[in-house]
Amino acid sequence: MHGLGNDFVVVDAREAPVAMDADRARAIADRHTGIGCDQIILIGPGDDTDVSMRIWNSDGSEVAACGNATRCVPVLVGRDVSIRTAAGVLHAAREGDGATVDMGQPRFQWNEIPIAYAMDTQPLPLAWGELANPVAVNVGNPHLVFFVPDVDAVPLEALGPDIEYDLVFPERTNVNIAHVLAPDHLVMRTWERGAGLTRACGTGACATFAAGRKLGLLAPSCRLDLPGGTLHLAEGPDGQLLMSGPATHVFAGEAAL
Ligand SMILES: N[C@H](CCC[C@H](N)C(=O)O)C(=O)O
Repeated sequence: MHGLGNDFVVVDAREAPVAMDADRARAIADRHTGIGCDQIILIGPGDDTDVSMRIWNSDGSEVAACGNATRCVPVLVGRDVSIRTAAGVLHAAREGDGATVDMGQPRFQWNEIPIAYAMDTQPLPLAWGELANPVAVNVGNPHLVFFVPDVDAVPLEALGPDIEYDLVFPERTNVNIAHVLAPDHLVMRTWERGAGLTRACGTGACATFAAGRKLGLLAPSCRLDLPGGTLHLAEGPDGQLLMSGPATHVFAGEAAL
């Protein structure tokens, strides 16, 4: 499945458990010797929710949130669902050719990102080459958001890994660059922790919207253009992030994993 070209191998383990670990995730994700994807998504039965979801990046790292994949779950299951993740319970509802997901409230404190020591996060007093003073925000996973005049002029493939692996981020970080065209419209790109440049990053869109709202740059409802397409973000009554966008089922079948 994919969400705006951010692609996944989704393993439906609701009927029978499937073992997954870093090595197996890397092997599946390999685009030359495996099936090929940005993330591996393991769907299991839920205890107090309809289903559970675990997420591995293509580098084998297990993480707690994946926005685009969360929209794929109600499409796969065929109905609205509550989803237990390592970052908490999410609710995803079918909508048009995809879904709307309540991704919860963003967190901005240095130790919630996490960052290795106390510092301001709105913005961080740090710079990497031409990228400086990002907003740090956690939306179930760690993100930096840099607002820039031209997203296509930034060498993200060079700066992304330097920032991702900077020791100031004990759990590494996702890296987003965004240009605000209007209070209700921005364009963005993402270097993903554990996956690199992707066509779209759902949590990146959530983080960028939350950062823009925090800085007073964005309206409570916004259209975000990513390389793979457009997501819509809105702020709920309790400040929660409501993300809407497509989720596409490409192929289903048995595979010797
Ligand atoms: N690379 C992210 C996980 C996948 C996020 C992205 N695929 C999304 O749609 O949110 C991380 O390590 O936190």
